[in-house]
Amino acid sequence: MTTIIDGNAVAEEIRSGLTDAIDALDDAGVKPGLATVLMSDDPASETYVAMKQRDCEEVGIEAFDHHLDSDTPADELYSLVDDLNEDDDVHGILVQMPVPDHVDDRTVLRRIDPAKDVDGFHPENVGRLVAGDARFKPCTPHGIQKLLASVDVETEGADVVVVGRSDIVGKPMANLLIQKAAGGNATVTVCHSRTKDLAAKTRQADIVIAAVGVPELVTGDMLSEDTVVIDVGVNRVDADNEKGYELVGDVEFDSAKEKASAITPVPGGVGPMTRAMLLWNTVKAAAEAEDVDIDLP
Ligand SMILES: Nc1nc2c(c(=O)[nH]1)N[C@@H](CN(C=O)c1ccc(C(=O)N[C@@H](CCC(=O)O)C(=O)O)cc1)CN2
Repeated sequence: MTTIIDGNAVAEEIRSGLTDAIDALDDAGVKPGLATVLMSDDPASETYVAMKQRDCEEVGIEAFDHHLDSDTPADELYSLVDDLNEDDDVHGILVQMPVPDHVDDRTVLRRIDPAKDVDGFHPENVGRLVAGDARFKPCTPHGIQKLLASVDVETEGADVVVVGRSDIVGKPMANLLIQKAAGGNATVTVCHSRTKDLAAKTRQADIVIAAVGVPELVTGDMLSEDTVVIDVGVNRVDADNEKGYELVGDVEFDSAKEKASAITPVPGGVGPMTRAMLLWNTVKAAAEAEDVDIDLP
């Protein structure tokens, strides 16, 4: 019997677990604030940012919405970030990725105050994560750790194959998984577009994490029996329905489900956890900035 890992339910647990911390901040006269910066007209990015703002409102985080046209000069984005760094009501800053080609994403990320970098993408925070002293774990890998724990999947000693080497998911995921201190202690293989025989790698895995942005790349015949499958992909593919698209993961769900002991669906798997862990990081950022003691779920 395959367990379908319910990301919406685990995300809801995280959100309600944050209530005590948000109450403790409130008692200290602090309302956590998250500034979202969207410089794109990509419909998927617009959806994610709208969902993040709605999540904030639901749990009692102030959401500050900044939407720049995609042809805005890069300097305007940098000075907006500078202003947000100086704003005491803003504890977390999130610049939705990707940004347009004329903006250098590394420059933007370096510009964010590392103490407000709730994505964990600033080089200082990347360095701290790699050194085993993470300030903010990037939201998707952190969410995946919570999902695995929710179904009692141990990573200690497990063979984990991460498909994809992005800065947002693949690299930080692999780093957290190898670390003893971060609760990983796994043996990790990172695969990418130049990997010679992907199926040979995924077949030897206890856990496969697919984060490559290619619809249904990982199929059931690439898995061994009882693999735990985490699907990070949220790909919009054309469909003959009202929206004109449907969401498909990086894993071919039906065939993978036949092999997996546990699997995340798309939608309703990793995506909601990415959003929940953003709230978690924002509450942590607020507590640290305002020197308030809190317990995080
Ligand atoms: N600054 C950042 N940019 C981006 C990040 C990030 O962590 N920080 N991650 C990705 C994607 N992403 C975050 O913005 C994201 C992806 C998916 C979801 C989500 O809730 N998906 C739902 C379905 C949503 C839909 O209907 O389209 C699900 O899977 O159930 C949230 C956030 C890119 N950029």
